[in-house]
Amino acid sequence: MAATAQAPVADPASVEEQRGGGPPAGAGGAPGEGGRPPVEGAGAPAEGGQEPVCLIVLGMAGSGKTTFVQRLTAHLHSLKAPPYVINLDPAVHEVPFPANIDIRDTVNYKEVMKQYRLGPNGGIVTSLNLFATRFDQVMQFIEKKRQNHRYVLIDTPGQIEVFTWSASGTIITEALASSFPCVVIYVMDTSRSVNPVTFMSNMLYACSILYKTRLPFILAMNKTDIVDHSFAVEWMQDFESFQDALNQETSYVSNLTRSMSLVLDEFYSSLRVVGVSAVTGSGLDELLLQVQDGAAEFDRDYRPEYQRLRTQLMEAQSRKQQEQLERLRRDLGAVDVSGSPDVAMAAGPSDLIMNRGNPPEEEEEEQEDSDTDDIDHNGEAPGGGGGAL
Ligand SMILES: Nc1nc2c(ncn2[C@@H]2O[C@H](COP(=O)(O)OP(=O)(O)OP(=O)(O)O)[C@@H](O)[C@H]2O)c(=O)[nH]1
Repeated sequence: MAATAQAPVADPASVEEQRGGGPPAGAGGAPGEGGRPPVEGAGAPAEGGQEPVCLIVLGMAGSGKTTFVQRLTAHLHSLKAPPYVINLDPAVHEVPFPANIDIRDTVNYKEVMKQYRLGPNGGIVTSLNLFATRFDQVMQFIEKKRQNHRYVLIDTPGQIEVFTWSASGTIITEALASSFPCVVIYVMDTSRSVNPVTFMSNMLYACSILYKTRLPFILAMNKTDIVDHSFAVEWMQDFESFQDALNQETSYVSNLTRSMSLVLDEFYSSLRVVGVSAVTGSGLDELLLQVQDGAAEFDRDYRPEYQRLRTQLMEAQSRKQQEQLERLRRDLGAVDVSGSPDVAMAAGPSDLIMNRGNPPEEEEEEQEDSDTDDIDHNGEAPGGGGGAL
């Protein structure tokens, strides 16, 4: 492996194929193994024509997203329904589940920080932006594997705002939702929400994400092995009991929290809530039932909107290609390019990323010396294109 990695971005196409996404340690076994009954219909791989459901896992730093994805992956393997797993956190040290696509294979986060002179958070945002510009390739991989997977699990960066309030997060979410049913799973640290003010902050964040993503939403109250989530459910169902808990708070913020709880009443009424433990695996069967319900809601209420978005995108894309072709025609004068659509495709936005921080003359030398040398680059992109950026 080369020690000097200069190219911060590689091609997802060159790295996905060698990732088998095999079962995690201890994940095999018969359906329902480990004392949990299988969820009817929830575990089976996607059948002919059936689409995988994308589960976008969001949550505050430390809420347990990665552990949750790891546990759910193992659980689905035990139900003989291995999910397609994507890691979108470029800064994570270790991914404890078998990721089919790992942003770290494509974007060198440390190199991005160095080349763009960014701090850790800026590095994460820029890495995700770079990755988002190549997300069309990720979509092709998911399309290719759609028959084999009932679920696509997506772990997101620790800093929640990097995904939820960034352009790249929107691009990724809309790309997924334009092709597949999507459900957001908001992981909350229940043990850190026993204080009513903290609980309310978490709920406000969850509510803002619901409105931002415009997707079916499940609140996964995690870490129920530490504290049962029934207190939180009670607070959501019974306004008085939340007020009682608040009365013990004397700070100014408790007044604000009291007012906010009235605002959130409607949000609570339509919310899917499941108590889970990413450590013990409890609650995952119920979660899968809620996911089915969320996917049905997507089909009913959200799909028409995303299909309209998809048609718009495709029209815009084909208009852009036409414009590029026209421009080429004008530039080349008499040369006939009408039979070579590839030429028009050659100057896509991907090439801009390729060149940012990687001058063309350096690029050839560095491809041999890249940080991703240890990754098999022989894998072909679904469309036939491959190679590192
Ligand atoms: N007891 C208990 N601990 C948990 C559970 N889920 C996660 N943890 C612990 O919580 C800590 C954070 O978990 P992570 O999975 O890294 O959380 P994360 O949200 O991915 O963290 P970031 O990547 O920093 O956002 C780890 O120490 C986990 O072991 C749970 O269900 N029960």
